[in-house]
Amino acid sequence: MAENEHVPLFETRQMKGRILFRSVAASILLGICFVFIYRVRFLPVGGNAERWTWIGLFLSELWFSFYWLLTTVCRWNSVNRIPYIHRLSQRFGEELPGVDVFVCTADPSIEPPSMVVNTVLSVMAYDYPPQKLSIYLSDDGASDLTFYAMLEAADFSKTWLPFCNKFGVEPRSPEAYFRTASEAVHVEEWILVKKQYEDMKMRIEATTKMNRIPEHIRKQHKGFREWDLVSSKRYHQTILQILIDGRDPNAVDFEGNPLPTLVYLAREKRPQFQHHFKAGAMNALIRVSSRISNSPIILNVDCDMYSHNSELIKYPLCIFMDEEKGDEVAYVQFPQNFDNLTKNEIYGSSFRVIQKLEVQGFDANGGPCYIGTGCFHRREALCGKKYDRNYKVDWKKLNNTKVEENASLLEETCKVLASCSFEHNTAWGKEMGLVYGFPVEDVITGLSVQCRGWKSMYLSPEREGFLGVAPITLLQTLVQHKRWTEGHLQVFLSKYCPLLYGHKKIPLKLRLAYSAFNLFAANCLATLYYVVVPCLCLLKGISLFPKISSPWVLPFAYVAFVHRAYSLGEFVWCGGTFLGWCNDQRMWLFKRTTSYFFAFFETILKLLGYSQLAFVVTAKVAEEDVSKRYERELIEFGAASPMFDILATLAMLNLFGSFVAIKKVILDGNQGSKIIDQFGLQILLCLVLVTINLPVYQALFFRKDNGKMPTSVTCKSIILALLACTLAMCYR
Ligand SMILES: O=c1ccn([C@@H]2O[C@H](COP(=O)(O)OP(=O)(O)O[C@H]3O[C@H](CO)[C@@H](O)[C@H](O)[C@H]3O)[C@@H](O)[C@H]2O)c(=O)[nH]1
Ligand SMILES: [Mn+2]
Repeated sequence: MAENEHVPLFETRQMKGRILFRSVAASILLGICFVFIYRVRFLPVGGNAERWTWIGLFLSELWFSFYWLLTTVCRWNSVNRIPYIHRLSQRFGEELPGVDVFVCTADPSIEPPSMVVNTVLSVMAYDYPPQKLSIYLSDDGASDLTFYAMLEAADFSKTWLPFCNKFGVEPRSPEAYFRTASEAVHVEEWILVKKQYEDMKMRIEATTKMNRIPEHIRKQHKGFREWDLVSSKRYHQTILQILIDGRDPNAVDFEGNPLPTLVYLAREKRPQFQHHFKAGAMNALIRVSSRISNSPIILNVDCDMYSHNSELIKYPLCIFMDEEKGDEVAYVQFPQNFDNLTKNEIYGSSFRVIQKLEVQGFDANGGPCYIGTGCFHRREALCGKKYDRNYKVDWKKLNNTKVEENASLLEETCKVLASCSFEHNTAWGKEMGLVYGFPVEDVITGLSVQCRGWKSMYLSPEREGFLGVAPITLLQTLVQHKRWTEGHLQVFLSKYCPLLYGHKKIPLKLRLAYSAFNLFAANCLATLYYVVVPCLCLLKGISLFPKISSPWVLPFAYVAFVHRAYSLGEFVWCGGTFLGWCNDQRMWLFKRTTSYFFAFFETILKLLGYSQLAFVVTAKVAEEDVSKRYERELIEFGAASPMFDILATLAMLNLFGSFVAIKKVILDGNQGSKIIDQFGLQILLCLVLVTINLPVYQALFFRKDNGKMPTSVTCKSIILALLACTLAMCYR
């Protein structure tokens, strides 16, 4: 045992492939330098249009290069962390700290209670001493449908938990388990539990469909009476119900084992008080849980992210409880993985490369950002404590906090903690808890925790920790990315700008890493320029790139080709398919020209005081035909949206550009080869864009299903693109 104490609980390893990464990056940098030399040396002297379009293109290239350099510097060093959970068990046995799990939900119509129940059951069933586990559900929808579903979950857990333990069930979300697992050895028990689960699901779905709880059910639990006072989800008192009190000796499953504590909370809402969306919900949970279980470790998950790995809690504990390096760590972040992705990830939602290669760079520079779900926090750090070198946790001592009040008394005393006015004139939302005022409460909170001196770490075990639901329509995806990039940009332009706020608090490289993420949206301008201007210049006969026969074409070709080829290599190395990479490239373009563009403008409007903070919750369900198209990997355009106007117009513009160019090449006879020489790269750029946009043309002109582009979008885009072309050709 004595020698064991010096064995670390986790190890840090350099990432593989660093030499390749660095050499490729260095060669690209050289290529970029040649591109810049070309741009400066061949700056057109005559012709206003020539000169200014050239300068504009140069500025775009400068921006791209700057952004690329930023991301490359942040990835220069990357590390992997490897936890050793058997060492944890050897050293601490059952003397493990309490863990509070927070699950957030906001709206039963787009986050169905049956899904929430699965997430809750999956975290209740962690392979962890149940006396040390407490689950809290925050319901910002204040819905009795969700409350009812939780009652059902509490009941079903008595069967589900022993079943999981007995047969080592994995994953422990019943829905996911019964969907994927084939009948186990103990067929009878398996069928019985499955039936019980399906009955429960049916009951929950029936009430959801009816949108009300029948009287006979309402009579079964005192909690329903609270809803007599609820006038709407924006106007109601705090509802707090301890559904399972882990301290109660009668709270046991059907085999007599203790159950984890389970709490339902809908914090008070009044229209005159800001509720701060998810950040507000999390802060209410932090306070309420501090009275009930007060565990030193907090895990937070979104309601759609079920636990996919029953051993998971022990992984971050290896980091927190490591004698040498553990005490400085404030949070341990797991990646966001999804279980509803199609083979070729049509909306590029897997974040493969980011999660398998890029965040590791963050980690090496001081710690990953907090991404809102799948994150284990040290309660003290989240609640505002500053790190200092003498900080040392005695985990054994921490285990001994006991509350005496009975459950109903506890419910009453806790309610005030979740009331609207509680935070008035306190540091909550500023130095305590999650930070308010941004649509990305997670990132800003992580940053401020790190600026208080803490580190964070990233764990990405072989078996994924959590699986969630990725948006299944294009519009939902674009709107989600708009919220994220808008939030990031707002952070960058606020007093929390990592470059300034983090000065002397966190390493420069970490500030740069944050800036790279914060500046996502700023990519929109350069991208739009690159998509629109070369095409218009082609129509007008302005050449913007070197001739094909000139040696200057080489650096352009090299940078473009190697950069993309390396990206493809990484994507495939991370487990993606070639088509998946192509889809990812398309989404790269779509997001930059729409989500980022809107995010950029809305941020400016907000700075000027014209726009308010909002949080558009992503839908986790869709109509059947939409789901079917998603499974067939058909992009869903079927809605009128300004985002689609932009996408369609850009697609049409490049189609016209390519068409005119090809016509010229073919019809102009012996001039043809000259045109190709002069405009080769520009034509190629247009053709690449046309290829990327093929599904857009299909949706505009050929599709018949409901996912096709609305006719209004088709008309608008043709008119706008024609107008732009005519203007370009006539403008002198
Ligand atoms: O007023 C609100 C709004 C949202 N939520 C919850 O917040 C979570 C995330 O919302 P979702 O619409 O699923 O957003 P995503 O874009 O999927 O979320 C990502 O981005 C968010 C920040 O923009 C983070 O909070 C999330 O953890 C992260 O997964 C969900 O559980 C919601 O129930 C609330 O509790 N209250
Ligand atoms: Mn989500």
